[in-house]
Amino acid sequence: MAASKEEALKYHSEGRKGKIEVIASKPCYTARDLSLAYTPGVAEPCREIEKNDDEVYNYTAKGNLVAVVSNGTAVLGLGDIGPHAGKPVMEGKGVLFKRFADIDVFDIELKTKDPKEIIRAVQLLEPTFGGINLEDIKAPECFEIEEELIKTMNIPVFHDDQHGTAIISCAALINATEVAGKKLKDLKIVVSGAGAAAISCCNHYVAAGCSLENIAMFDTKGHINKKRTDLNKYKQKFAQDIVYKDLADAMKGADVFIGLSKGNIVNQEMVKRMAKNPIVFAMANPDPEITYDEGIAARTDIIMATGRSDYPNQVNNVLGFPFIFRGALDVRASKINQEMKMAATLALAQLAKEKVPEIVINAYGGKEFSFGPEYIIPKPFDPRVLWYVAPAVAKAAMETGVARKPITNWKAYKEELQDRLGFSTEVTRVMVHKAQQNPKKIVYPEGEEEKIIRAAQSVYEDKIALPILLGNKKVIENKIKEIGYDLKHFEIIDPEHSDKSVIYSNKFYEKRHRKGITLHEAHLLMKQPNYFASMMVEMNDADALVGGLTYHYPQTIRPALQCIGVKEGLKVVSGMYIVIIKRKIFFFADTTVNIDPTAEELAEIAITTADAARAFDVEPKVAMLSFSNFGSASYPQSQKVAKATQLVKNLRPDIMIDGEMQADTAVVPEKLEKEFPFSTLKGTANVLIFPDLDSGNIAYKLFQRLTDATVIGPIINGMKKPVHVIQRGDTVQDIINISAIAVVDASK
Ligand SMILES: NC(=O)C1=CN([C@@H]2O[C@H](COP(=O)(O)OP(=O)(O)OC[C@H]3O[C@@H](n4cnc5c(N)ncnc54)[C@H](OP(=O)(O)O)[C@@H]3O)[C@@H](O)[C@H]2O)C=CC1
Ligand SMILES: CC(=O)C(=O)O
Ligand SMILES: [Mg+2]
Repeated sequence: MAASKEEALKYHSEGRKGKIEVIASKPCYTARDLSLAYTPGVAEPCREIEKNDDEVYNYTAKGNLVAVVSNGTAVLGLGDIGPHAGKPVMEGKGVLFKRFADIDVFDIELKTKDPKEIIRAVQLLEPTFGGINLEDIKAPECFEIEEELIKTMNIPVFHDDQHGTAIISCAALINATEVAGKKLKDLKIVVSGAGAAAISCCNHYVAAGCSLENIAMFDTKGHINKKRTDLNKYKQKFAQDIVYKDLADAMKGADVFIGLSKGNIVNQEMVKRMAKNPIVFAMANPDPEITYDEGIAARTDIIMATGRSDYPNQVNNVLGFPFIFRGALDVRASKINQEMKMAATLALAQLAKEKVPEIVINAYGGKEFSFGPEYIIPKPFDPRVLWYVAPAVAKAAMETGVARKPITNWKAYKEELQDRLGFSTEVTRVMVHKAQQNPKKIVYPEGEEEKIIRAAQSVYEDKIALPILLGNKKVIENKIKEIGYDLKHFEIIDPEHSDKSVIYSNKFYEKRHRKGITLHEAHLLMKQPNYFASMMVEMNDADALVGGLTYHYPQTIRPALQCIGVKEGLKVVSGMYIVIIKRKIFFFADTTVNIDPTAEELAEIAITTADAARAFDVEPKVAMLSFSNFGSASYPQSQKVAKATQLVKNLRPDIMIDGEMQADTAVVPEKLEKEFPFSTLKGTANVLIFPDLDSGNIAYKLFQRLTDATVIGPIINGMKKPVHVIQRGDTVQDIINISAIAVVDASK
């Protein structure tokens, strides 16, 4: 939803001013780091690059660094507000480059309106950057500037307002035309604006199949026609023989209105006079030529888009520049040519027709959408845009001979792109891949919950597991139908009326009759989905249980412990969190179950957590944490940790472990190496075992709340059969992730 003025100002001024900071990608904590980052070590890459210029891409950030360059002469639809006032927008573009495509940006605001000065300034920047994104420079100067830079520079130069807008709006136009049941070549198009965005969009529409002679373009002086003598060469191309009195006149019977000018210059009457199924793209920012609400109210058959994120169909270049540069940088393209732009257009248009995955629906408030008048273009938060558009651009660059570093393994490239959106996705992908190799039956006790149904659908679709939903059959079926899923994808069981209930309660009675349970109580308990689900797993009618969305933690774990119990040879189950920070993965335990474990229990927790890390393809390096370093403060608490460490060393010599040690000793290898060279733990620990629940629980929650770490869990280790607990507030994606983990656990 649109933010208030106060919120927007606070967002920009609060804390560190503005929206960006520069972060070092290599450590610089020790004297050794200093000698590598700076002199003398830094001289080595200098020498290599001096010998071979191309090595600059291997030893510096150039290959992933883009300059967003502006002089502030056409900032959004705010006009010529100058380089300072334009800086928030340029910083914003930097944020989007990073967020959507992991590209680093320096925003560069130039204090000049002279195209020659801009050209020279940008040319001189070539050694620093892998690409140049020109932004919010007004027409017609922007055309001359871009043309000259493309001609003289050896890295991609791309004026986003021209080509980004052209690519996105053309993709939307192709799809809107299909929805309207029309043909591109027949469209009568009226365009308000004859600047950077409008001229480039119209050129691109013509390249896609629209007819030049069907385009009526307007600037501040009115209709662009052959009678006018004030037109620059870019506008002249669109000069028509016919003369329209004004915009309203041209819009009579028009199929398409394209707004790339100024807010609030189109009224409902003008829209009412357009042809059947009119296409209206009012793209001026921040205020469109006509608001979405007004457009929709004027015509029921309208296909409407704006540049804004708070309405359906956001046609905004944010869907383009991050992904187009990603593809261009990854093949080290020397330019972004027409073929690459058209490839991006077609990839976007195609993506809008694909089924929208749960992860996207969830990011947009859980509302279903599919190809049609209200969804003609993918959403910016759809992660698939990255791996649809970037490879299409890279391929086109290779096919047209502008790629200097071709891609050979497209599958690996797609995975690399997916990883760019976060290491956490990489970790969960390992689990999903593993689960897909051997899908299992998962029972979800909270089968009436919409989030569970959505997660179950994804789990089924992605072949991770076969979902079983527990709950009232009618309620679940109605919800599934309401969402629009196929009932066949789900097995639904109502514990209140299941034939299995008697078998399960008898078995439960058998297990618990010496623990105070009567047969009658067992019957009653089996009507509860949590008990029923646990018995399903115990009796092998399901392979794993995933529950806890609406319960307190013990309400899920207690029935599981009573029905299934702890793994043979173990005394305790424990809770683990995966904490991913700065692309490093850590396993924290115990974070959720054992309040004050004994040394023996702590040893068990260390072993099960180390084994769980292996399931994620991570070789465990275990640190047994304490306030003491190897006997430096000998108290019962630290002695317990030292004893547990010794027990693990005896029981499992295959596990690299040491302790007791303080947390910084565990994660700063220089400290460990220098102060405790005898340690059997080498390098940075990745499995952190906390001495008690206080410390484990506090630590993960602080990471979750105070850092930008991704925290996944809890993951229950040590149960005889897989039971995994989700939490109130978990997203559909969280449930899918835990389901994949449960399947892998069931395959062990
Ligand atoms: N949704 C999106 O992704 C994008 C939207 N835009 C929007 O498009 C608009 C133009 O940007 P850009 O092309 O970069 O800027 P330019 O300054 O290059 O062009 C502005 C154009 O709009 C024309 N114009 C201004 N007011 C009117 C009016 N009342 N009636 C008709 N034409 C008018 C100008 O006419 P003249 O030539 O006579 O000066 C000029 O041709 C902005 O609102 C911007 O926010 C831009 C890029 C991307
Ligand atoms: C979106 C954009 O780049 C603009 O409105 O200028
Ligand atoms: Mg812009």
